[in-house]
Amino acid sequence: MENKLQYVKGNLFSCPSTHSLAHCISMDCKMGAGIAVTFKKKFGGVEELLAQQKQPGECAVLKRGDRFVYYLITKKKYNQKPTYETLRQSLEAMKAHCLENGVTRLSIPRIGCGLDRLTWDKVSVIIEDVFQYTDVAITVYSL
Ligand SMILES: NC(=O)c1ccc[n+]([C@H]2O[C@H](COP(=O)([O-])OP(=O)(O)OC[C@H]3O[C@@H](n4cnc5c(N)ncnc54)[C@H](O)[C@@H]3O)[C@@H](O)[C@H]2O)c1
Repeated sequence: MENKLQYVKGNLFSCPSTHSLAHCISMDCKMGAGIAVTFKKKFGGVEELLAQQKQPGECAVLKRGDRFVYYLITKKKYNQKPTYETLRQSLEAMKAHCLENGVTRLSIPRIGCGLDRLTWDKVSVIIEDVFQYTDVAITVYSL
């Protein structure tokens, strides 16, 4: 399989401003802990996200300048944990949006692998699988 993922050590928010971004949140869009706090501070839009009424396994999105900011909805409430299956479904939803909107550059943290306790070995395989045969180049930032 072609390797879709490139790795960079550093802050996700230092990525080029042309890259779209993605991270995981809960359906309630609380974003009270982890990297989600910085997304909330930088991009706002909580009302706009809630209005999209996305379920676990779907993906909410904001447009900010030339980039999209994706909110992978992987669970109902902030204090729950996601499953690999809902993460995969949310990634599929994001892929569909990327393809429809010509997104070819995406930067992400190690999604699901901090507070949400999934393991990167498994998550990275899912991302590569979902995005194989697409032109979306994905850069993974880790601190
Ligand atoms: N599990 C909870 O109890 C809880 C509660 C509230 C909020 N959250 C938040 O956490 C959930 C998402 O969990 P997650 O594991 O996907 O995310 P996360 O734990 O916030 O971060 C994922 C990974 O990114 C790393 N990271 C953090 N900041 C940066 C940065 N600036 N640049 C690069 N990497 C960074 C972090 O160390 C971790 O390995 C969402 O629900 C979100 O709202 C969790």
